[in-house]
Amino acid sequence: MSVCVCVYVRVRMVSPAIALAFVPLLLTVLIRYRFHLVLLWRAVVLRCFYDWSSGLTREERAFEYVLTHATPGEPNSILDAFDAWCHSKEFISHIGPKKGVCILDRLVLETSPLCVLELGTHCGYSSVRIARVLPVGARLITVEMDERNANIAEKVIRLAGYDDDTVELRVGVSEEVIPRLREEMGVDRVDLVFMDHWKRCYLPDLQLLEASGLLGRGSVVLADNVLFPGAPHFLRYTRACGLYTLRIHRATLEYSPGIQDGMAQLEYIGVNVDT
Ligand SMILES: C[S@@+](CC[C@H](N)C(=O)[O-])C[C@H]1O[C@@H](n2cnc3c(N)ncnc32)[C@H](O)[C@@H]1O
Repeated sequence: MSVCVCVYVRVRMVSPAIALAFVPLLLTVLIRYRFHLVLLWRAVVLRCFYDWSSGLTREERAFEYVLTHATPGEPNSILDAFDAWCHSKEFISHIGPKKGVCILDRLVLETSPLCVLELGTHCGYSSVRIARVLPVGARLITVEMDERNANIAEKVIRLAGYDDDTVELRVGVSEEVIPRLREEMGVDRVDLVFMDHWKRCYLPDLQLLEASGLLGRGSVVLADNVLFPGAPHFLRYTRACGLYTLRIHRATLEYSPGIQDGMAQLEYIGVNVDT
């Protein structure tokens, strides 16, 4: 009994001191990761709440907003409506306006690609971004594995005014679609690949594109979010294999100004410089 009392007294004496010692640590973590916590709140907690209360998916809610705030046939107004929704309502991992204008739009304009492959369509935001700056006669093939997202993306792309000849949406997993591009869609070469699907697929899909012979000298691959959440295996491979020149564009995560991210721009040089 006396031992119990002694332990109880010690615990009572020590615990406030331990608790106090953790306060600075807790504050440091909260301050340092405040933007990540806001992201967690917007992308997970709010999303679950609105999914439950609206009975719609986040993408369907965003699309409803776009329908009531954008002008059909005007791609920029569709992008603006998505951006407004993502800034003020919920988080969606579209490429967003900053990386969109400074990196993606600029690269499409600079390279004038005749065939663009996008992996990860989601709601069609980046597809519309790309389509509006494509040269005349060029085509964009965009691949999405989630049928509900693809359904919305199809409507968004057509709402923006692009027909199937300009933007073709393929529903399927990238690793199954890529090997069929040549045979089923008559693609000989992809001039620009925009990778924005699951990060773990970046490296196998890049190697699949190499093996399928779809990358030619000068083909450009742009991969989003290579620093956050990050694609370390992909970056390691592209640095080591000698098949690409690599440039990292540093930027902040879409709709989250405090989180550092980056996009990798690769140019296929076609020969292994180590050999
Ligand atoms: C980050 S979102 C794409 C955002 C879009 N590029 C934009 O900026 O508007 C990723 C999308 O990729 C899709 N995805 C993930 N892995 C995929 C795969 N292996 N093949 C096809 N789609 C995939 C997901 O279903 C999701 O809709």
